[in-house]
Amino acid sequence: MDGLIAEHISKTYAGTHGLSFAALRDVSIRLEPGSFTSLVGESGSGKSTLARLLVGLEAPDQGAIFLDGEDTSGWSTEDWRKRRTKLQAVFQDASGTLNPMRSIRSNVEEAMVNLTSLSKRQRRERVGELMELTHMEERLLEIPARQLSGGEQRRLSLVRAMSIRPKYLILDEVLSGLDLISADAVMRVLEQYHREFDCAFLLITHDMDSAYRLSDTILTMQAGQIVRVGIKQ
Ligand SMILES: Nc1ncnc2c1ncn2[C@@H]1O[C@H](COP(=O)(O)OP(=O)(O)OP(=O)(O)O)[C@@H](O)[C@H]1O
Repeated sequence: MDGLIAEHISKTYAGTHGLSFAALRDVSIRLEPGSFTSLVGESGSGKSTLARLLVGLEAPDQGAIFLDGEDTSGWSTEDWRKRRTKLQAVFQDASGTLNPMRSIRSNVEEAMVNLTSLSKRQRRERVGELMELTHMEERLLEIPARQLSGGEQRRLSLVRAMSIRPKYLILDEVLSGLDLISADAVMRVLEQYHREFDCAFLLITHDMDSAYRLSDTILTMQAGQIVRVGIKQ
């Protein structure tokens, strides 16, 4: 069955003094193709942990994750890499996805060369469109990632992820730290992208206004569990 689905997943980390800490406890979530889900909840409730598990950066201790019907249990980094054409993520700390020494253009170009079959001209056009959509000047593309602010890096990571036209896009706090105009521009991009390309989003945010504005479903996490499911009528 299509969708990005987690079934009864749990994740425990080793803590100090020999204590262990359950970051996720028996969490189930289903991202249907074309849906828009927001994940909210207090700091430390497990939102980023869930995002990392859903994109294969870490494995659950228990439970299973299915991507379009495929059981991801036991997948290698290479197995996940092959699915990056349909599953992309942007994390708050963009340095995990961008090579800091290389220009943004080369970062985006590398992803598109590896994960799409676009020609050079088509790649240039797509990047140009996305920069315009996100209200960013093209000159930023030529600057090494490390010289950009955290907010710029995050928006450019979003451009990189969207340039692949994934079917599932997981966004961890991409709006935080942006001024109101930039945050609004990013939200409009997400709305437009969602409408045009039928991409399923999981947006992790502390901002309830953007969660209400963008999503059809809002999941609230508390202490490693999903405690509330809100569905827009
Ligand atoms: N690699 C790790 N090792 C040990 N503990 C971890 C690790 N990753 C996360 N945790 C712990 O798991 C809990 C959940 O963290 P997580 O980052 O998922 O929360 P969050 O809801 O995303 O928080 P925030 O909104 O502040 O980003 C926290 O208590 C955190 O300290």
